[in-house]
Amino acid sequence: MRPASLRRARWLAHPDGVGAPAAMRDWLTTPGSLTARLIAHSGHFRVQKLRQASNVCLADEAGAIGLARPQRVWEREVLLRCDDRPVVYGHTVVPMSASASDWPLFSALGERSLGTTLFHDPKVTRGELEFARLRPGHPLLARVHDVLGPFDADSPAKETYFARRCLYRRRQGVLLVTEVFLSAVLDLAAPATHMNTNTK
Ligand SMILES: C=C(O[C@@H]1C=C(C(=O)O)C=C[C@H]1O)C(=O)O
Repeated sequence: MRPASLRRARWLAHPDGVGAPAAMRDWLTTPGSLTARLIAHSGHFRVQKLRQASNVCLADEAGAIGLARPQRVWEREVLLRCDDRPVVYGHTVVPMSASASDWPLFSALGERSLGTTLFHDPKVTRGELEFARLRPGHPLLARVHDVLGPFDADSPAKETYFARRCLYRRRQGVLLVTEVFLSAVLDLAAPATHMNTNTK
C-alpha cells in the first residue's frame, strides 16, 4: 500500500497553488465543457472508453462524494483524444447509492462524452473546480501509466501532471469528474484566451 502522502493529492480551490505553467493553467481553468474546447481546438475529437464498471474509489475521491472511506462505486475511465493523440485522462465516480433516475444517461454513455450530458441538462448543478499537481506514485498516474505506458524516466519534468476535478449534482445524486491533463494538450492549436472564447 502506497504511503498516504503518495495516495492523495492536495486539491486546491485556486489554480495558482499548483504552479502550472501558463499554457497548462489556461487549460486547467477552462470555464465550461472541456469536451467543447477540445473539439474547437482539434480536427477530430474522440472519447476512448477504457472501462466503465464498479470499482473501489480512490482515497482522494471518497470524501468528495460523501463517503467516509474508499468504497465500491460506479467508475468510468476515458482517454480524450484530439486527432487521435491522448490529451486528457478522465476518471469519473458515482456512489452506488445513486439511482438510475439521478444519472439516467451515465451507464449507457459508451464513447459519447459525459460532458455533453452534464452541460445540457438543466437539472445538473456544477460545483467549484479544484486543482492539483499529481506526483509520481499517485494512483491516477498509475492508471495513466497503465494506459499510455511508463513515463519518460530520464526527464522528471514529464512526470509532473496537473489535474482538476469537479462535483456535479442532479436530483439526489453526486458525480465526481477528475481530469488529468497530458502534455500533448499543449500541442493543440493555441488555446484561445477566455476573453476570446467568451465573446462568441
Ligand atoms: C465533464 C466533461 O466531460 C468529459 C468527458 C468525460 C467522459 O466522457 O467520461 C470525462 C471527462 C470530461 O473531460 C467535459 O467535457 O467538460
